[in-house]
Amino acid sequence: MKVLQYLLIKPLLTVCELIPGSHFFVDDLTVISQLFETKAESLEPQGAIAPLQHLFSAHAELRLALVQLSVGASKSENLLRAASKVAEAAKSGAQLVALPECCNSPYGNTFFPEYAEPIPGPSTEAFSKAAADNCVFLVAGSIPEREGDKLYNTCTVFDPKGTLIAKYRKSHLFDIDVPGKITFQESKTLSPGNALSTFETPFGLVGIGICYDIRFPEMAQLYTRRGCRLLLYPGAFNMTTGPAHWELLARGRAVDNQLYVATISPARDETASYIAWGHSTLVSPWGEVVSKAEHAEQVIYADLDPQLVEDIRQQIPVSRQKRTDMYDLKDVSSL
Ligand SMILES: NC(=O)CCC(=O)C(=O)O
Repeated sequence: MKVLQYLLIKPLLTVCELIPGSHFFVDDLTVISQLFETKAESLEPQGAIAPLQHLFSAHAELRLALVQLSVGASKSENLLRAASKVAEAAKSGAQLVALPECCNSPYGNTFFPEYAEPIPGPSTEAFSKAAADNCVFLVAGSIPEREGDKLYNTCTVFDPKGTLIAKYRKSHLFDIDVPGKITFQESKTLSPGNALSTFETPFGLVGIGICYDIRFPEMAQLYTRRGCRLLLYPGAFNMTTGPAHWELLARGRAVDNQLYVATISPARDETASYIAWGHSTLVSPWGEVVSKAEHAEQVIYADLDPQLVEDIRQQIPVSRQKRTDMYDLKDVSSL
């Protein structure tokens, strides 16, 4: 019987792979599969259809914790503090814990070269241990990474065994000039990454961006086309753009793509040279703010429901309605 199921469903999946937005057919395929008294996931996910694994519906709810961490001048204290917050979140039932941008170092061009380290290195070893000790997926915010003579703003992700399962280098560097308010040029010290990065969880696929990346809707759309149900943006907006755009952008990306969006900021430190806005936030695929921190150190929680993502995508099927004859988005980044 399994061979028959496989023969019936495999061609459908192959066709789906060629159609943009095809992950919306996954539930249909799962239903077809269930008619044959099995689940789509049981069909050789590691075999011939492994490249399509992300198409299969995972229907597990996920408890997410966003750690709005106080980050100071001492790298070792930052790492210890992060580990204790991961433990606190795990004790409260979190299965996926996310830290903020620049979680082992103050944010700023003078700090990046001083705090930068290779990956793997001391910071990622501490993150790996925190993930394994607490048996959680850990999205370790970002750290300044050194590779050769280049520096990157890099996010690493660990599974509950502490294995590094994803690495993402910020693609859009924060270079802005708002006269009299804020001028910042990350490109003075950092180089941009050139690839998207996702990782699998029982809830579904998760995509990563870092801070300024959230301003680029095309990137979020590509993640959606790859099958993401959650986008995580460790970020450190500031006191000018934070109140104006932080929540607006998170809600925009969530509504555009009908998925959960989380932004994770460091806690505000009024004495720092760059003052972070705080307000780590989780937005639902309907565009509603589900949970939001103030500006002090705080861990916020939310339970994510994959069915809500699928329901909203069925109800308002914008992904299937795109006029790709009028416009299109090309995914040219490396996998
Ligand atoms: N660290 C960043 O990328 C800051 C981005 C930001 O503040 C913005 O307005 O965008």
